[in-house]
Amino acid sequence: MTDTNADTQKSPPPLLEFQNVSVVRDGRTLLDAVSLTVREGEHIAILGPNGAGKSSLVRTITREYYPSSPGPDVVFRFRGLETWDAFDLRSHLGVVSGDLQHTFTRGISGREVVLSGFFSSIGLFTHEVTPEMEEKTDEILEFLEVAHLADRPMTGISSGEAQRLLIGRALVHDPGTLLLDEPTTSLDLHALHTFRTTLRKIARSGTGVILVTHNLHDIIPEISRVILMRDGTIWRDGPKAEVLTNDAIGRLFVVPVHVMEEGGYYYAMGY
Ligand SMILES: Nc1ncnc2c1ncn2[C@@H]1O[C@H](COP(=O)(O)OP(=O)(O)OP(=O)(O)O)[C@@H](O)[C@H]1O
Repeated sequence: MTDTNADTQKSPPPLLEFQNVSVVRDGRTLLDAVSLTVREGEHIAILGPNGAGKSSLVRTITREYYPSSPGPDVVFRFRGLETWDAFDLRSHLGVVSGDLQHTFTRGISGREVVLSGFFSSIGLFTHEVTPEMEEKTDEILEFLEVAHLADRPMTGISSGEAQRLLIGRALVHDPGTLLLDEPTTSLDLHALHTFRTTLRKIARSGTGVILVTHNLHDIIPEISRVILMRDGTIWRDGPKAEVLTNDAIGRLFVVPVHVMEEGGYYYAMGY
Protein backbone atom coordinates (compact mmCIF):
# COMPACT_ATOMS: atom_id res chain seq x y z
CA MET A 1 0.00 0.00 0.00
CA THR A 2 1.24 3.51 -0.80
CA ASP A 3 2.19 5.67 2.17
CA THR A 4 -0.45 8.40 2.32
CA ASN A 5 0.52 9.68 5.76
CA ALA A 6 -1.26 13.02 5.95
CA ASP A 7 1.58 14.66 7.92
CA THR A 8 4.18 14.00 5.25
CA GLN A 9 1.87 15.41 2.57
CA LYS A 10 0.71 18.52 4.45
CA SER A 11 1.98 21.72 2.86
CA PRO A 12 3.65 24.19 5.25
CA PRO A 13 1.46 27.04 6.52
CA PRO A 14 1.71 30.30 4.58
CA LEU A 15 4.24 32.86 5.73
CA LEU A 16 1.42 35.36 6.20
CA GLU A 17 -2.28 34.70 6.38
CA PHE A 18 -4.48 37.73 7.00
CA GLN A 19 -8.27 37.77 6.63
CA ASN A 20 -10.30 40.89 7.38
CA VAL A 21 -7.47 42.52 9.33
CA SER A 22 -8.24 46.12 10.28
CA VAL A 23 -5.96 48.47 12.18
CA VAL A 24 -7.22 51.65 13.83
CA ARG A 25 -4.82 54.11 15.46
CA ASP A 26 -5.76 57.43 17.03
CA GLY A 27 -9.28 57.00 15.69
CA ARG A 28 -8.05 56.57 12.14
CA THR A 29 -8.47 53.39 10.06
CA LEU A 30 -5.02 52.58 8.66
CA LEU A 31 -5.91 49.08 7.39
CA ASP A 32 -9.45 48.26 6.39
CA ALA A 33 -10.37 44.55 6.27
CA VAL A 34 -7.13 43.47 4.63
CA SER A 35 -7.07 39.88 3.36
CA LEU A 36 -3.72 38.65 2.14
CA THR A 37 -1.91 35.33 1.93
CA VAL A 38 1.81 35.15 1.17
CA ARG A 39 3.52 31.79 0.78
CA GLU A 40 7.11 31.11 1.84
CA GLY A 41 9.57 32.00 -0.89
CA GLU A 42 7.16 34.10 -2.98
CA HIS A 43 8.42 37.22 -4.76
CA ILE A 44 5.81 39.95 -4.47
CA ALA A 45 5.51 43.71 -4.69
CA ILE A 46 3.09 45.82 -2.66
CA LEU A 47 2.55 49.03 -4.60
CA GLY A 48 0.55 52.07 -3.63
CA PRO A 49 0.61 55.86 -3.46
CA ASN A 50 1.69 57.85 -0.41
CA GLY A 51 -0.67 57.25 2.46
CA ALA A 52 -2.13 54.03 1.01
CA GLY A 53 -1.29 52.10 4.18
CA LYS A 54 1.81 50.20 3.01
CA SER A 55 3.95 51.05 6.04
CA SER A 56 0.99 50.36 8.31
CA LEU A 57 0.78 46.89 6.78
CA VAL A 58 4.52 46.37 7.39
CA ARG A 59 4.11 47.54 11.01
CA THR A 60 1.24 45.11 11.46
CA ILE A 61 3.41 42.26 10.16
CA THR A 62 6.23 43.28 12.51
CA ARG A 63 3.73 43.56 15.40
CA GLU A 64 4.23 47.25 16.02
CA TYR A 65 0.52 47.65 15.18
CA TYR A 66 -2.22 45.21 16.19
CA PRO A 67 -5.51 44.30 14.52
CA SER A 68 -8.20 46.33 16.19
CA SER A 69 -11.09 43.90 16.36
CA PRO A 70 -10.27 40.22 16.67
CA GLY A 71 -13.47 38.37 15.72
CA PRO A 72 -14.58 35.06 14.25
CA ASP A 73 -14.02 36.29 10.69
CA VAL A 74 -10.54 37.72 11.45
CA VAL A 75 -7.48 35.58 10.68
CA PHE A 76 -4.07 36.93 11.65
CA ARG A 77 -1.32 34.33 11.33
CA PHE A 78 2.41 34.21 10.70
CA ARG A 79 3.59 30.75 9.64
CA GLY A 80 0.46 29.29 11.23
CA LEU A 81 1.07 31.10 14.56
CA GLU A 82 -1.56 33.42 15.97
CA THR A 83 0.98 35.20 18.14
CA TRP A 84 4.59 35.60 17.22
CA ASP A 85 7.53 37.45 18.68
CA ALA A 86 10.59 39.20 17.36
CA PHE A 87 12.56 35.97 17.36
CA ASP A 88 9.97 34.06 15.23
CA LEU A 89 9.85 37.02 12.93
CA ARG A 90 13.52 37.66 12.33
CA SER A 91 14.43 34.02 11.74
CA HIS A 92 11.87 33.78 8.91
CA LEU A 93 11.39 37.35 7.71
CA GLY A 94 14.28 39.79 7.41
CA VAL A 95 12.91 43.33 7.53
CA VAL A 96 14.63 46.40 6.09
CA SER A 97 12.41 49.31 7.09
CA GLY A 98 12.53 52.68 5.42
CA ASP A 99 13.66 54.63 8.47
CA LEU A 100 16.28 52.13 9.72
CA GLN A 101 19.13 53.91 7.97
CA HIS A 102 18.50 57.10 9.93
CA THR A 103 18.85 55.28 13.25
CA PHE A 104 22.53 54.48 12.50
CA THR A 105 23.74 57.95 13.30
CA ARG A 106 26.91 56.96 15.16
CA GLY A 107 30.17 55.88 13.53
CA ILE A 108 29.35 52.16 13.51
CA SER A 109 31.36 50.21 10.93
CA GLY A 110 29.81 48.28 8.05
CA ARG A 111 30.78 45.03 9.73
CA GLU A 112 29.09 46.08 13.00
CA VAL A 113 25.93 46.98 11.11
CA VAL A 114 25.65 43.44 9.75
CA LEU A 115 26.71 41.81 13.04
CA SER A 116 24.14 43.83 14.97
CA GLY A 117 21.43 41.89 13.10
CA PHE A 118 22.18 38.98 15.42
CA PHE A 119 21.08 41.10 18.38
CA SER A 120 18.41 43.21 16.67
CA SER A 121 20.36 46.19 17.95
CA ILE A 122 21.82 49.34 16.46
CA GLY A 123 25.50 48.58 17.17
CA LEU A 124 27.14 45.86 19.23
CA PHE A 125 27.43 47.37 22.73
CA THR A 126 28.36 44.56 25.16
CA HIS A 127 26.90 41.75 23.06
CA GLU A 128 29.17 38.75 22.68
CA VAL A 129 30.10 38.07 19.06
CA THR A 130 30.88 34.41 18.36
CA PRO A 131 33.26 33.10 15.64
CA GLU A 132 30.15 31.70 13.85
CA MET A 133 28.64 35.17 13.74
CA GLU A 134 31.88 36.58 12.36
CA GLU A 135 31.94 33.86 9.70
CA LYS A 136 28.31 34.46 8.69
CA THR A 137 28.97 38.19 8.50
CA ASP A 138 31.95 37.63 6.18
CA GLU A 139 29.83 35.39 3.99
CA ILE A 140 27.09 38.04 3.74
CA LEU A 141 29.53 40.90 3.06
CA GLU A 142 30.97 38.81 0.19
CA PHE A 143 27.57 37.80 -1.17
CA LEU A 144 26.35 41.40 -1.21
CA GLU A 145 29.69 42.60 -2.62
CA VAL A 146 30.27 45.05 0.24
CA ALA A 147 33.34 43.50 1.90
CA HIS A 148 35.21 46.75 1.14
CA LEU A 149 32.78 48.58 3.45
CA ALA A 150 33.49 46.37 6.47
CA ASP A 151 35.64 48.95 8.25
CA ARG A 152 33.99 52.09 6.92
CA PRO A 153 31.80 54.09 9.32
CA MET A 154 28.11 54.06 8.48
CA THR A 155 28.10 57.86 8.67
CA GLY A 156 30.74 58.11 5.90
CA ILE A 157 29.20 55.99 3.14
CA SER A 158 26.51 56.59 0.51
CA SER A 159 22.82 55.78 0.94
CA GLY A 160 23.11 52.91 -1.54
CA GLU A 161 26.04 51.38 0.34
CA ALA A 162 24.23 51.77 3.66
CA GLN A 163 21.18 50.14 2.10
CA ARG A 164 23.17 47.03 1.16
CA LEU A 165 24.63 46.75 4.68
CA LEU A 166 21.14 46.96 6.15
CA ILE A 167 20.03 44.20 3.81
CA GLY A 168 23.01 42.20 5.11
CA ARG A 169 21.87 42.91 8.68
CA ALA A 170 18.43 41.48 7.82
CA LEU A 171 19.97 38.34 6.30
CA VAL A 172 22.06 37.13 9.27
CA HIS A 173 19.48 34.56 10.35
CA ASP A 174 19.01 33.23 6.80
CA PRO A 175 15.34 34.23 6.72
CA GLY A 176 13.24 32.54 4.03
CA THR A 177 11.90 35.96 3.01
CA LEU A 178 13.25 39.51 2.92
CA LEU A 179 10.83 42.43 3.31
CA LEU A 180 11.94 45.86 2.12
CA ASP A 181 9.89 48.98 2.84
CA GLU A 182 10.47 51.80 0.32
CA PRO A 183 14.10 50.79 -0.26
CA THR A 184 14.91 53.13 -3.15
CA THR A 185 13.65 56.46 -1.81
CA SER A 186 17.07 58.11 -1.54
CA LEU A 187 18.98 56.26 -4.27
CA ASP A 188 20.44 57.86 -7.41
CA LEU A 189 20.48 56.03 -10.75
CA HIS A 190 23.75 54.23 -10.12
CA ALA A 191 22.70 53.16 -6.62
CA LEU A 192 19.32 52.08 -7.99
CA HIS A 193 21.05 49.90 -10.56
CA THR A 194 23.23 48.30 -7.86
CA PHE A 195 20.21 47.82 -5.62
CA ARG A 196 18.29 46.05 -8.40
CA THR A 197 21.26 43.78 -9.08
CA THR A 198 21.56 42.91 -5.39
CA LEU A 199 17.85 42.22 -4.99
CA ARG A 200 17.77 40.04 -8.10
CA LYS A 201 20.69 38.03 -6.73
CA ILE A 202 18.85 37.53 -3.42
CA ALA A 203 15.62 36.51 -5.19
CA ARG A 204 17.48 34.05 -7.42
CA SER A 205 19.26 32.55 -4.41
CA GLY A 206 15.86 31.25 -3.26
CA THR A 207 15.02 33.88 -0.66
CA GLY A 208 11.48 35.22 -0.98
CA VAL A 209 11.12 38.97 -1.55
CA ILE A 210 8.32 41.27 -0.39
CA LEU A 211 9.01 44.68 -1.87
CA VAL A 212 6.91 47.59 -0.60
CA THR A 213 7.13 50.62 -2.84
CA HIS A 214 5.40 53.46 -4.64
CA ASN A 215 7.74 53.11 -7.67
CA LEU A 216 6.80 50.77 -10.51
CA HIS A 217 10.41 50.64 -11.65
CA ASP A 218 11.51 49.04 -8.36
CA ILE A 219 9.69 45.83 -9.30
CA ILE A 220 12.45 43.44 -10.36
CA PRO A 221 11.64 40.89 -13.09
CA GLU A 222 11.73 38.03 -10.55
CA ILE A 223 8.61 39.46 -8.89
CA SER A 224 5.58 37.76 -10.39
CA ARG A 225 2.74 38.90 -8.15
CA VAL A 226 1.73 42.50 -7.50
CA ILE A 227 -0.62 43.82 -4.82
CA LEU A 228 -2.04 47.32 -5.18
CA MET A 229 -2.96 49.16 -1.97
CA ARG A 230 -5.34 52.09 -1.78
CA ASP A 231 -6.97 53.77 1.24
CA GLY A 232 -5.82 51.04 3.62
CA THR A 233 -7.26 48.24 1.49
CA ILE A 234 -5.91 45.61 -0.90
CA TRP A 235 -7.35 46.96 -4.14
CA ARG A 236 -5.84 44.48 -6.63
CA ASP A 237 -3.81 41.29 -6.17
CA GLY A 238 -2.66 39.12 -9.02
CA PRO A 239 -0.07 38.27 -11.67
CA LYS A 240 2.12 41.27 -12.51
CA ALA A 241 1.08 41.66 -16.15
CA GLU A 242 -2.62 41.58 -15.22
CA VAL A 243 -2.26 44.10 -12.41
CA LEU A 244 0.12 46.67 -13.91
CA THR A 245 -2.27 48.03 -16.54
CA ASN A 246 -2.74 51.64 -17.71
CA ASP A 247 -6.19 51.68 -16.17
CA ALA A 248 -5.24 50.24 -12.76
CA ILE A 249 -2.07 52.31 -12.30
CA GLY A 250 -3.81 55.45 -13.60
CA ARG A 251 -6.65 54.98 -11.12
CA LEU A 252 -4.30 54.02 -8.26
CA PHE A 253 -2.19 57.18 -8.55
CA VAL A 254 -5.04 59.31 -9.92
CA VAL A 255 -3.10 60.39 -12.97
CA PRO A 256 -3.32 59.33 -16.63
CA VAL A 257 -0.40 56.99 -17.33
CA HIS A 258 0.90 54.70 -19.97
CA VAL A 259 2.55 51.63 -18.44
CA MET A 260 5.47 50.29 -20.46
CA GLU A 261 7.39 47.08 -20.03
CA GLU A 262 11.05 46.91 -21.01
CA GLY A 263 13.59 44.24 -20.14
CA GLY A 264 11.29 42.76 -17.50
CA TYR A 265 10.82 46.13 -15.76
CA TYR A 266 7.67 48.25 -15.78
CA TYR A 267 7.62 52.03 -16.11
CA ALA A 268 4.82 54.60 -15.79
CA MET A 269 5.06 57.13 -18.65
CA GLY A 270 3.21 60.17 -19.88
CA TYR A 271 2.08 61.78 -16.64
N1 LIG B 1 0.08 55.98 14.11
C1 LIG B 1 -0.73 56.61 13.29
N2 LIG B 1 -1.77 57.34 13.74
C2 LIG B 1 -2.59 58.00 12.91
N3 LIG B 1 -2.46 58.03 11.57
C3 LIG B 1 -1.44 57.35 11.05
C4 LIG B 1 -0.50 56.60 11.87
N4 LIG B 1 0.40 56.00 11.05
C5 LIG B 1 0.07 56.37 9.79
N5 LIG B 1 -1.03 57.17 9.79
C6 LIG B 1 -1.72 57.72 8.61
O1 LIG B 1 -2.25 56.61 7.91
C7 LIG B 1 -2.13 56.76 6.51
C8 LIG B 1 -1.36 55.58 5.94
O2 LIG B 1 0.00 55.72 6.29
P1 LIG B 1 1.14 54.72 5.83
O3 LIG B 1 2.41 55.32 6.34
O4 LIG B 1 0.78 53.36 6.24
O5 LIG B 1 1.04 54.86 4.25
P2 LIG B 1 2.12 54.50 3.15
O6 LIG B 1 1.37 53.83 2.05
O7 LIG B 1 3.25 53.75 3.74
O8 LIG B 1 2.57 55.92 2.68
P3 LIG B 1 4.03 56.51 2.31
O9 LIG B 1 4.36 55.97 0.97
O10 LIG B 1 3.78 57.97 2.31
O11 LIG B 1 4.96 56.08 3.40
C9 LIG B 1 -1.44 58.10 6.30
O12 LIG B 1 -2.41 59.05 6.00
C10 LIG B 1 -0.77 58.39 7.63
O13 LIG B 1 -0.68 59.76 7.89
